Amino acid sequence: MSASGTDNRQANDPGRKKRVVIVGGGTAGWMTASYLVAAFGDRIDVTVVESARIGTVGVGEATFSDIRHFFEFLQLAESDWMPACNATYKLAVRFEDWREPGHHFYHPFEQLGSVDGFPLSDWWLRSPTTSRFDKDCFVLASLCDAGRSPRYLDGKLIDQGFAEQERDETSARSTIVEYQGTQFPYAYHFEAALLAKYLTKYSTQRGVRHISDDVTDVALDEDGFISHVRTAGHGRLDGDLFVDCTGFRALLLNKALGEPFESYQDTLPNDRAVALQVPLDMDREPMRPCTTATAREAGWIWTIPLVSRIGSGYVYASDYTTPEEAERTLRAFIGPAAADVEANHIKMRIGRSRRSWVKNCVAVGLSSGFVEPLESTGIFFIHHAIEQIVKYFPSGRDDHHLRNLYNESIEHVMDGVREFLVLHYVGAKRADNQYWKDTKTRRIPDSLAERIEIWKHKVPDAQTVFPYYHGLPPYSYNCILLGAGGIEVRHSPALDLADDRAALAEFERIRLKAEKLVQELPTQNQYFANMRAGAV
Ligand SMILES: Cc1cc2nc3c(=O)[nH]c(=O)nc-3n(C[C@H](O)[C@H](O)[C@H](O)COP(=O)(O)OP(=O)(O)OC[C@H]3O[C@@H](n4cnc5c(N)ncnc54)[C@H](O)[C@@H]3O)c2cc1C
Ligand SMILES: N[C@@H](Cc1c[nH]c2cc(Cl)ccc12)C(=O)O
Repeated sequence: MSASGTDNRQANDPGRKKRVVIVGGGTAGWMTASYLVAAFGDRIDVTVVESARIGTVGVGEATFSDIRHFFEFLQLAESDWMPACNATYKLAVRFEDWREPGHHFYHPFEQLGSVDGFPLSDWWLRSPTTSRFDKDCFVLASLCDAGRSPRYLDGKLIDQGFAEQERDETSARSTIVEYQGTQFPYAYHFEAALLAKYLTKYSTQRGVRHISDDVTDVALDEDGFISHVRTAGHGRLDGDLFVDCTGFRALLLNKALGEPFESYQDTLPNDRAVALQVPLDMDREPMRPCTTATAREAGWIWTIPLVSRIGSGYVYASDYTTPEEAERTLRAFIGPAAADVEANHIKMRIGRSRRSWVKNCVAVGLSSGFVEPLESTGIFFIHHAIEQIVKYFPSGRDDHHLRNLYNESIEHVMDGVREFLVLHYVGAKRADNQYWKDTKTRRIPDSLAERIEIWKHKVPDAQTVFPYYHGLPPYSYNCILLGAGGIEVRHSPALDLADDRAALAEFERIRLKAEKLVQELPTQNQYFANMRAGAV
């Protein structure tokens, strides 16, 4: 990489419009561009340069519910973007065969209630009304089993303690971190490539410059900051802040600036995926309103229903199976519907860059870090990162306090999610082959090992889960622990001395509410057929 003499005074000049150069036009590049333009309008200058030659990963189809803050920030309604992205609703992740063949449980977008200061999970361990923890404690588990939409045909949202507000252009916009504690009842599935296309239009209409070209060189100045990137056909692009959205290549952060990548592979061994896009006739086949993650010989298979097709893929560890065998496993799982579809084999880099923001380069998306998509965290990482870029947006080069705060928040999010994912494997009862046996003996993060010892005696709460913001609330840990079934968990001794009638009444209230909603709500298929007809 070459050095050039950019004038530092110019880079620090507060009067000049800041130039942000985003390299890469996948989900990360376009989400960043559109969010920055929504946040700062034309008070900054944003350019996206993306290669027409190098493709995007193009999977990334399931999200967190938090992504609604992203669309709200861009002032986009569901009816604007959902049809354009073949999007559907996701009420939960449905885990199949993690405990034993034929078993399933849900991790839903629904807060766990509490009675007399004890979470329902604790009460359920003391007085289980059925064998289904998830159905007893969450309304959404029944809605998933019955394939229901979370909205009525007229667009009204089910009442889950979340009041939707009318918004206009002057409404204050919400962000993820500030909204912890309120749980929106669903997330989305969508075609990532279509969302990138939609956001390209959104951004360029609002002044973002779009260059289709290859970045061939990254030039550093005498202080080690990036002065410009050189392109094959458009010469040099100068900037104040460079956003590395080049995917697993991490061309700017890891390659040009030499920031090391720290692998999580020792604790999360799945390092490959094979994906297939299966045609779906929405008028004939039911679409589950959830992502399904089915445990398999050397990993797990995702099933994501979209309006247009089903996205499916096998995430596996190359230490335990080959790409050919993995493709056979996936095809056998799907059946004849995928016979004519070509498979997409993907290598995954699991872990995170030591720091995601170094000097004037910040990496967003796969270049910053990635964990296997078991809980659909990729787009959440991007969304969270962009919110933090806005929050810690620098005034010049000397803002190392802001950079440090940014890096800390990214580290926490990724390390916390790693713990959560490892819990799925240590906590899975399944141990029927070497792959699943090894999940019980492999090294796990030390702090998680300590937490699991605590959770055996007291179900996870805010005091005992990973202590920094990482997107996942304590109830999510309860779902995995009680659902996957491999770790024996006891109820609080205090509950043996307590009257359980209020808890039993609460289970009954949930059962009745679920029964009523299943009767009243349309199926997800009916809802989207209606939306496509323009009725919502
Ligand atoms: C198997 C798998 C399944 C996943 N499933 C989910 C999921 O369900 N939910 C979820 O939230 N996330 C998921 N993810 C993560 C998600 O796919 C990514 O977070 C998301 O696609 C962002 O990718 P990206 O934009 O960082 O990189 P990419 O999609 O790889 O984009 C890289 C961009 O950089 C450009 N580029 C590269 N080099 C150059 C160069 N020299 N010059 C110019 N441009 C260049 C490319 O052209 C491209 O536009 C999944 C990931 C994988 C691997
Ligand atoms: N706050 C995040 C995290 C979250 C809460 N519940 C779930 C359930 C699933 Cl399946 C994933 C993620 C989450 C959010 O609400 O999106």
